[in-house]
Amino acid sequence: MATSEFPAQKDGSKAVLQETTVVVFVLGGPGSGKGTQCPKIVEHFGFRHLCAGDLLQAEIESESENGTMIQNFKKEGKIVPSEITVKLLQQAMQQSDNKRFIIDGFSRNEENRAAFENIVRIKPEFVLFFDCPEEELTKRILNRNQGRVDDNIETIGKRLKVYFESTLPVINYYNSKGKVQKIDAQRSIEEVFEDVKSVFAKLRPVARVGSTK
Ligand SMILES: Nc1ncnc2c1ncn2[C@@H]1O[C@H](COP(=O)(O)OP(=O)(O)OP(=O)(O)O)[C@@H](O)[C@H]1O
Ligand SMILES: Nc1ccn([C@@H]2O[C@H](COP(=O)(O)O)[C@@H](O)[C@H]2O)c(=O)n1
Ligand SMILES: [Mg+2]
Repeated sequence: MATSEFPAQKDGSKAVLQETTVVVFVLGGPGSGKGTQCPKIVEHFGFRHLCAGDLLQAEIESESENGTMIQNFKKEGKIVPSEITVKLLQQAMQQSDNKRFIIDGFSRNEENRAAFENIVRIKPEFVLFFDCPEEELTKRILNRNQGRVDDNIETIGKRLKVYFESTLPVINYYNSKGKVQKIDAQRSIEEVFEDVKSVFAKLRPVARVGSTK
């Protein structure tokens, strides 16, 4: 079986990533419902949910060497250098028993996309795209009330600009490869999940069983 290898581990061994690893990128504007729908996909289809934004937030909270820089990027709604984010995703993938991943909030720009494909050497099975109008995104974020430093009207404007200028081109790139599953995300949470279910139900059966770790 063809495999690709992750870089060497601390103990000198290499984590081998098998052909059977399945990656789905989950994209959509800020507030489109990625973080709401992903746990439902985990529950119904047994994927491991990795959220790029949460992994970066954990770096801020652990006061790692990059924590302050990441916090400043987040406050400005900017995309953190890809090397950092891809390394965090790679570590989380290596540490997981589950080899089927939904990666929420990734690839956010062309640099993210290229870094993941070059370093992890896996192409996504497909991109789940939550399509939602700007006014609805803004309304949802302002009502979210989770204490996020970037959930304020000033940063929302910056995040939306980054989304339209940098993330939509990535979605268009994957669309040109026939890899985008577009969901109308303006409807209720339940209605959106009905469509999400239809998309995942079409995956080969191995994607529907196993550990969620
Ligand atoms: N279909 C929906 N209808 C109404 N509200 C929703 C819907 N989906 C999610 N929400 C609400 O909108 C807010 C944003 O949702 P969520 O956190 O899932 O978005 P997100 O795409 O992960 O955003 P971000 O990119 O900022 O992390 C939350 O308060 C959530 O409860
Ligand atoms: N690939 C990514 C994902 C996120 N970020 C940074 O985190 C912020 C919050 O992300 P959410 O997915 O939770 O909205 C985002 O605005 C970026 O600052 C990133 O740099 N790269
Ligand atoms: Mg989210």
